[in-house]
Amino acid sequence: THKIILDSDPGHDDAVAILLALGNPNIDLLGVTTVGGNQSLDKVTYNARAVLEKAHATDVPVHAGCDRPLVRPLEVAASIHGQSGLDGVDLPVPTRPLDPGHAVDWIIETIMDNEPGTITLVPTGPLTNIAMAARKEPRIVERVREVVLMGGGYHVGNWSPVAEFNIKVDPEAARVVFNAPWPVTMVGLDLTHQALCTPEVQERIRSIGTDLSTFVSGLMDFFRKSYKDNQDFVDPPVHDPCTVAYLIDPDIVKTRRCPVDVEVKGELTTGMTVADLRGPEPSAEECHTQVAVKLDFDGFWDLIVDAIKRIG
Ligand SMILES: Nc1ccc([C@@H]2N[C@H](CO)[C@@H](O)[C@H]2O)cc1
Ligand SMILES: [Ca+2]
Repeated sequence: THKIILDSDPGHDDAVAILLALGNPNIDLLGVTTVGGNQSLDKVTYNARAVLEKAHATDVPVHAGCDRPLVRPLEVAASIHGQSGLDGVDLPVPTRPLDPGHAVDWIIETIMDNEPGTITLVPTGPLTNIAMAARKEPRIVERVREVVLMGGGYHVGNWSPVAEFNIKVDPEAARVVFNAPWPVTMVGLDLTHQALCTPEVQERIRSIGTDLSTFVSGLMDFFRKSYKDNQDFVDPPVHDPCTVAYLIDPDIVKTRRCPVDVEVKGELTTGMTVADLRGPEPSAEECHTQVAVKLDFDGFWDLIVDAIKRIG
């Protein structure tokens, strides 16, 4: 079992990542932390609490984190996720109060209170909280089992021609995270653009026939329209749960080990994750970063459908 902290900015696909983590028996979701990204911190925090409520997971703590990037102003993705950050569905009112204390402190405390090498960080939003945690308590870097993040892309961008939203919103934080000496798996757009919610997939989900499956299908309806209108995609790519799927079954996400760094100065390239794919693949001893390349599409959606069924 993987004990994970999901640092997120729900967000339609963040919501699916939360459900996959809740519904799969190989994942122990210790808590959800939130960061300003797809929408403001208050909105994404409310959304995280509402999604957990929807899944009857009121035993899972939610801690709010940084409301803006380290240096730059916050840029939200209202065009994709709407004004609430989770438009298109009716959300239950959360019954569990927001947990007190800052997400960065809770992340540090949780890692330091657990055995070394047992906690996996799964960031699916801008990396502000993760960078802050590594700076406030550098010892977490050697203690964390792995960082599996949704962000970046070695040949694809979505918030600029070459940069992905999570990285571009806070490139300074991303530079800190990619350069700290912990194992990093970058699940970028090259991979997540394969995780398309086709009409067939959406019908598989909807026909589970539960209140939750109807909710997820509603999320996909809105996401589909946003992606069609804004990015001319026929089907929406469901980015964030690809991180959790990799942890559940590494065969579902093929990776390639390579150096990765983040552009923070380029006039045209700020926020770009620059992967050095030249030459032979280095070993894990030589290189602490790897990028996700190929998705097992059927295996991925089987996990999502199974998780939704298990939650009930
Ligand atoms: N166009 C667009 C912008 C931001 C996101 C969010 N950022 C990441 C993909 O860029 C995901 O974590 C998702 O929540 C998705 C689509
Ligand atoms: Ca996200």
